[in-house]
Amino acid sequence: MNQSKEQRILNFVLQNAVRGDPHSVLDTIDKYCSQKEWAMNVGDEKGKILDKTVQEANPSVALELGTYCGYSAVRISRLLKAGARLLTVEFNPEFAAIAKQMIEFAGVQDKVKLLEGPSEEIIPQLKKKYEVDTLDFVFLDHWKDRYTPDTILLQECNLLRKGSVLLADNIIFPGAPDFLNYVRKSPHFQCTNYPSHLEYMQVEDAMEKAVFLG
Ligand SMILES: O=C(NCCc1nnc(-c2ccc3[nH]cnc3c2)[nH]1)c1cc(-c2ccc(F)cc2)cc(O)c1O
Ligand SMILES: [Mg+2]
Repeated sequence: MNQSKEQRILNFVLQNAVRGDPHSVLDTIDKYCSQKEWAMNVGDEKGKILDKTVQEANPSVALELGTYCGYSAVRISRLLKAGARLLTVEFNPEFAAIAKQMIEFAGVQDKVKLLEGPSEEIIPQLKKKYEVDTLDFVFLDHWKDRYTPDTILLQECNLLRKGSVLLADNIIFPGAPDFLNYVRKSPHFQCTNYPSHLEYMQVEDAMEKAVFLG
């Protein structure tokens, strides 16, 4: 059976990146996806915005919604302090299997826990099953129509604290208009917009940071 695009990306990393070197894994994925096959990784331009936001937040516990091939899980976890951890949620078993291998090859598996399943099922389990008190940082990069319901669910499950940082990808393309409306109109969030471009393309995109005010 012929390989999936995600399997081809993983194979290219296994053959061309340096095992245990997250930076080389990120560079190799970006090289493949800009030169050979486009894929929905956050990419290097928006990745730099993600880096700055993670470094500013310096999270002990971070959550990512939408693992895909593991690019942003490697990107985030390489910046985490000793003892800090990233929980990343993926509901597509094929993507999860690729991401697991990508995370292990990059050598960040001790900082990353990959949770398989739909976000609406996993979020309510974070406190009891995954021993989370509150989340310091949340990266939203899953289905764009899930950003708003999952932001509401995070609040209902008391997983946000004063200062929790949410960062959402694809605010312009594919777009998350209801999320933008929700956080910008809510008195519980302080929002900042970061104009950028769609990964590997000259198409407008943006990221939105929403800091929870309690
Ligand atoms: O759909 C996207 N990302 C989502 C993947 C995902 N990976 N995992 C999930 C998940 C995970 C737990 C879930 N729980 C419930 N739904 C879930 C969905 N979703 C996406 C799409 C594009 C894109 C741009 C231009 C185009 F022409 C076509 C596409 C660009 C991007 O940067 C994206 O992030
Ligand atoms: Mg994205």
